[in-house]
This record gives sequence, structure tokens and C-alpha cells, in this order.
Amino acid sequence: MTSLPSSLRTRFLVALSALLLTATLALILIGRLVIYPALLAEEREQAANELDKIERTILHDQRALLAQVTDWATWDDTYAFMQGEHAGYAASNFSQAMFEDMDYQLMLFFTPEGGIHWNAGIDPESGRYASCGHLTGACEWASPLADSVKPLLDPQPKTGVTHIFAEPTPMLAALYPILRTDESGPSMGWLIHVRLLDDRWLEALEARTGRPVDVMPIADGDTRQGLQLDRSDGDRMTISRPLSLQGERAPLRLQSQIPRDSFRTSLTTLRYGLLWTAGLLLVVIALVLVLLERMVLRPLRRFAHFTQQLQHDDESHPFPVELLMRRDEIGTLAREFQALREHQRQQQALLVEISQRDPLTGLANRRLFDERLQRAYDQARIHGKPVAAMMIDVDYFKPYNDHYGHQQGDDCLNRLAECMSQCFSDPDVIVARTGGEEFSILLPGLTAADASHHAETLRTAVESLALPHAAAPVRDIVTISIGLADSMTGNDSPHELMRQADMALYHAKQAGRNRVSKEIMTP
Ligand SMILES: Nc1nc2c(ncn2[C@@H]2O[C@H](COP(=O)(O)OP(=O)(O)OP(=O)(O)O)[C@@H](O)[C@H]2O)c(=O)[nH]1
Repeated sequence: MTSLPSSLRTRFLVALSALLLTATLALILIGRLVIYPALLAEEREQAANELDKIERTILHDQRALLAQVTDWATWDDTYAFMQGEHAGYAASNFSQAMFEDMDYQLMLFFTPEGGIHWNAGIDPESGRYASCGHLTGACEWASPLADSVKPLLDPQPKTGVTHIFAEPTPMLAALYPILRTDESGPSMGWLIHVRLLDDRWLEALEARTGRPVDVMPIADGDTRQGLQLDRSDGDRMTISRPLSLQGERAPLRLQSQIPRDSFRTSLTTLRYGLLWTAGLLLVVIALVLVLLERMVLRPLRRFAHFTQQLQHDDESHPFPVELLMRRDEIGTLAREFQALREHQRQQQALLVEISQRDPLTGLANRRLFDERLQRAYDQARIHGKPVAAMMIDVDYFKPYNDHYGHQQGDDCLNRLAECMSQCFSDPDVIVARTGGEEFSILLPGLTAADASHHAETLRTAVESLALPHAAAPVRDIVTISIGLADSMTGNDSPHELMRQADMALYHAKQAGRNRVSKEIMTP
């Protein structure tokens, strides 16, 4: 019997399990090394796109502010105001409501020399509106803002400028030289609009972009470049990068947050995909094992069991029909095996036949005769029946050989064997060639008295053959001498019976040959 660890079933199980493990590991590695990094990269790209979108909105805001400051700065009334000719300009054009509506924090009118001509705006601290020709008193709050934006003033202004400032507070400024409406000069100075990037502005930006936005000054020690992603919160990702508009880098950091839904969904899909694939592999492998068991292993075990039965049990055990009927390789193997077995059986039968037959005459040989004699004795002992035996010797056979040659001697022996077989056609009677020119006949169930008639018949039958024997001293034909003996109950031995028959034969020879002599055994 095949031991369990080395059985095909175990080996297939181990091999397929190893395959499953390898495939699962490969899937995990593909997920970790290829798909997961790709998802992170996709998320990074999404973050960059979001910040680009916010920057575009700020840029749009910046351009709008520049357009507005351009309108104001190229208005004849403003020009006249800067020339000191429009006394009611400030009172009629500036008001808290106007600043709130336009979302301006401050308007600064600079003279061509860079001095303050007028300023108006809403103090972010107090929320109070002020409009003055100086930066003191009610307008003092605007002084730091004016200092910050002053570097924008160009000695020879031609076009508008926008800029984002971090100090003293994050703000957007747009500047345009003050010209007549037809933009003829000379310039009467500069007009600057300031819009604070405060909470209100951030809220408006959030409403437009759909994302929470923060704009903060870059701290001194903050050297972080490019896009920064903070994934510490599983649900949302904080994204930031230095704010840059039209290639100009502002000292501000733009920060926002985006949900990680897409990433998490992809990750969950990936995990499910891996699980399903591994599960599917498991099912496939289980199915392969089941099919293997049904199609290959079970029939092979049946085959092996059958061959073991042949060895230990029963040679005549029938071959399993279901194996012979199969149309696959196992069926071919079974049929080949069956054919081989049949051939072997025939060879064996032939060997048995050869081992029990006399090659010259085809009669039973001594081995078969002895075997049958012993069996007849056993039966006789059981049933209390007699057994008779004849010993037959060809008379003067040496002279026959010498005269006619060995080959003709063989032919003569064959003719005699044929004659004996014809005389004793009963299947219970065994006619054997037990020596060179010596034959023995076993007659179960007969006494020597009963058998003497058969012996006599045989002797005359041989005589009737009239085989010429020119070298015989008495008759010129081949004759035989027969010694006859019996055992009445089979209580003596087969050897003794044959010894008696041999003695009877001796007597027949002594008495002149061509006769039957009978030796009766004493029970
Ligand atoms: N042709 C042939 N001769 C055989 C065979 N076996 C034995 N013989 C011969 O049979 C002869 C037997 O002779 P013997 O037993 O001496 O006696 P016999 O000449 O038959 O004389 P008696 O038996 O006394 O009548 C021998 O010459 C053997 O060579 C055989 O298979 N073929």
C-alpha cells in the first residue's frame, strides 16, 4: 500500500496548495508594488488638480480686481480728483456700502511722487469705514498696508500690476496708473485696490471651488517645496503647496482638504478583488482535486487494489469492468494489463501442460501419472474402492531400435501410444509414458481381475497392429508385455502398487513375453 505522504493525492494536494500560496503571494505583491502605488499617484494627481483649480480661481479674482482698478484709474473724474479739481469726488464715490459691495478693503491714491493723495476703506479690526487725505487718525489703520504695497509703484507706469502680499496680513493688491479715460497722460499718480485674503474671502472662495481653502504666510523655517500631502486622517487628506500665480511665487501657502473616498473605494475594490481571486483560486484548486480524485486517483487505487488482490488472494479474480470500459489512458492501461494477464495465464497453462505431458507421444508423463495415482489412492481410501494399475513394456525393443533405427523406434512408440489411448478412452483412466519404452495405465475403481480383460484387449490390439519387427526372436511383429496389479481399498501405498505391477511385468517377460501377468496385492 502506498504510504499517505507519498501518495499521489497528498502530493497533488501539496503541489496545488503551494500553487495557491504562490498565486496569492503574487496577487498581494502586485497589489502592494503596482496597484497601491498607482492609487497613491492618482490621489496625488487629484490633489495637484484641486490646488490648480483653486489657484485659477484666485487668479480670476486677481484679474477682476485689476480690471476694476483699471476702470477707476482711467476715469476722468479720478484724473480731475488727482489734479485737485473734483472736490466732491471722495464724498460722492466712496461709502462703506460701496466697499462692502465691491469687496474692497482699501483704495489708495498715490501722487506721482509716491505720497498719499487720498485713501478710503474699512478697518478690518473695527469694521469702521474711513476716508481721508492722510494716513493718520481714523485712517491710521491703513498705514501698514500702504507701506507694504508701496514697492509696487513704478516710476514709469504703463500697465496695471497685481500682487499678493503676506505682510502685514495676506492680501491681494492691484495697481494702475491714473490716466484720463482715453488713457492719455501724464499720469497723475497711482490707484491701488486692496482686497484682504481674510475669512470672508476664504468663505467666498470655498463657495466657488467647493473645497475648504486656507491661505497662510509661509513660516520662516518652512522649507517645504512642492505639493505636500497629509494622509494621517483616513477620510480626508490635507493638501498644500506654496501659492504661485502666473509663475510668480507668493510667500503664502495654499492649503485645502479633499476627501479620500475615491482612494478608499479603489482600495476596497482592490482588496475585494484580491480576496475574490484567492477564493476563486481555492475553489478551482478544490475542484481540480475533486476531479483528479474521481478521474485519476480513485481508478488508480482500484487498479492497485486489484493487483494486490491478485498477488495475495485470488488469481481468478475478475478484472474491474469499469476500468476496462474507460476510454482514457487508464482504460488503455487496464486493457493492456488484462491482455498481458491473459497471455501470462496461457503461458502458464502451456507450461503446466508441458510439464505434465510426454513430448514424444503426447501422453501423460510420469509426473502427471504419479499425481493422478496419488489422487486415485486418496479417493479409494475415502470411498473404499479398488485401484488397478498396468505396467507395459515393449518386447525386444532394443533389437527393434538396432534394426530399424532410433527414428523408426520413436514412430513405433507413437503408434503404440495411439493404440493405448484408443483402448482407454474413459477420462478417469490415465495412460502415461513412464519410461523409455515403458508405459503405465491407471484404472481407478477396478480390481486387477476387472482390469485383466482390458489388459488382454490392449495386448491383442497391439498384436493386431502387426507392426513389423524383423529382429524379434519369437514373432516378427511388435508385441507388448503387461504387468497388472491392484489395491483393494487404497490402504497400501501407490509405490507398492507400482512395484507389484513391475513384478507382474517381470513375470510376463520371464514367461515368454507378449502376455499379461497379474500380481494381486494382499490388503
Ligand atoms: N527409439 C527409441 N528407443 C528408446 C527410447 N527410450 C528407450 N529406448 C530403447 O529401448 C530399448 C530398451 O531395451 P531393453 O529394456 O534393454 O530391453 P528390450 O530390448 O526391450 O527387451 P525386453 O524388455 O527384455 O523385451 C533400449 O535400446 C533403449 O535405447 C526412445 O524414446 N526411443
